[in-house]
Amino acid sequence: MVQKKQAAAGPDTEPKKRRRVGFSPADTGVEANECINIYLVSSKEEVDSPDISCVKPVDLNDFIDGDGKIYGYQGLKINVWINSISLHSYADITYQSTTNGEKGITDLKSALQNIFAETIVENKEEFLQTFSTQRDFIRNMVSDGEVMQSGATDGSSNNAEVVSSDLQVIRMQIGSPNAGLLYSRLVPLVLLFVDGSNPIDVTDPDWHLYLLIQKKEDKEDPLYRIVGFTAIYKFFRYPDRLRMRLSQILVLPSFQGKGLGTYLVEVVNNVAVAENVYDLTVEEPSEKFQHIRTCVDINRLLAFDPIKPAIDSAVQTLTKGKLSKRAQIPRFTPPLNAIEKVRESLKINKKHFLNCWEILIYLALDPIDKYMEDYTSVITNHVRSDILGKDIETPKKQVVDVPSEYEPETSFVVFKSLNGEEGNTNVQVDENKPDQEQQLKQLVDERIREIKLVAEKVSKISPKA
Ligand SMILES: CC(=O)SCCNC(=O)CCNC(=O)[C@H](O)C(C)(C)COP(=O)(O)OP(=O)(O)OC[C@H]1O[C@@H](n2cnc3c(N)ncnc32)[C@H](O)[C@@H]1OP(=O)(O)O
Repeated sequence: MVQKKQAAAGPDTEPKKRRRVGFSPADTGVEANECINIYLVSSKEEVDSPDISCVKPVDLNDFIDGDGKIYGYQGLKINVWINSISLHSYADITYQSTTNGEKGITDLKSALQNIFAETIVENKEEFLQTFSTQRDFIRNMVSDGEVMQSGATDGSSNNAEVVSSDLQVIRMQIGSPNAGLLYSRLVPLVLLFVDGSNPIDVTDPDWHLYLLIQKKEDKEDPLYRIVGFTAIYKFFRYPDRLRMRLSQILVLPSFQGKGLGTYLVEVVNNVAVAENVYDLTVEEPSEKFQHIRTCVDINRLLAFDPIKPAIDSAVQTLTKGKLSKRAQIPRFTPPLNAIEKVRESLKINKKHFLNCWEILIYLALDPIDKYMEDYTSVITNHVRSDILGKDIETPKKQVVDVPSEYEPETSFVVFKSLNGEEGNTNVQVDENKPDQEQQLKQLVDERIREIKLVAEKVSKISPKA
């Protein structure tokens, strides 16, 4: 796995005479992000092939103990190959020399094990063999899983670029035979590509994996490969319902942007509806995932007739007069019965529905340019009350910056209020007002940008929207 290479000596690199000094220069280390390249490959021919480009992980520095740097090597280069069929990996490590300086020599083996654990294979030949010996790993692992979807969904897999007839979504309860082993091989991918994620607890049977499998006809037996997956937690809601929480979702880098994330979300939505859970929520969605999820849900909401009268009524109020001139702008939230119907029928929870509601109104305003000023006042109103709402809900403790001769970041006091009035501090301190207005405007601009992005996307997919 480790090879020591001589420094390349070309015509321009004629060895120059160097003055010998009694000490070596300080070792500043090299960032893991700079010296490690990751490649996802599905055949042994792809290993070392110049045609295969490396994929971009979240942040490799996080996996190196200390400051994220590797010390003690000159000319270090680590190429990690991940077999996307068997999920084994192999690290090809090369460097010119090592120096045992002040920071020592980083133990590369244990650093790589922090990420790849037991999936890493020491010997290259052995790794190359996994393409044939473990060819049916995924097929064997999912053989007792439950097929939740085969081929296209009823929804908008009009998006998917990969032929949907090759796709299957298979569900496995984490406690079932094979699911734990399969997930343990997926963990390196989770760590590498899902920002801020932690492995799920494979001893908790309430976790389910939804595996997005591509089944390719190949010689006599089809070849199964994982192109994505999501981990969903099913938990109890008093008195007699279950809720689903999507906690991790990954589409492998080379398959991203082809509609597969959308496809997986559609399948999970269908399961939530079919199993009549209380609702489906998402744990800390990334901005990109939130966008995809919102696009999917807007399409579902546009086709959901029971909320149409409520949208029409909100649009009527908004288009009646100059809202932005009014002293008090009404809050454009959906009626409670609409919130309830959407949760019960589509399994969309209230918080996410409120986000979608703003977009539904935007889409219904025609022509939007005529009403944009009023619409922006509505969004400003929502953003402002979101901020105030959050402040009011915070515990009765707050951190206040105080003038100090010390480091500004370390100078603050925490005080506890007895009556909880601190919630409004942000809006009461007049000195900060211009600053607050500026921040509010930024948040509103950001929100309008998100709304427009979803609206454009949805209109492109279903131009009638
Ligand atoms: C709870 C959590 O886990 S949050 C963390 C989410 N996970 C991650 O961030 C891990 C890394 N990222 C990923 O795994 C994936 O990118 C996901 C899961 C976020 C999304 O999956 P993808 O398959 O890439 O999404 P999908 O292809 O459906 O949509 C992404 C974009 O591709 C576009 N797209 C969809 N189909 C096509 C197509 N046929 N051709 C070109 N582009 C397409 C979509 O329009 C969308 O673009 P948009 O952002 O402009 O709307």
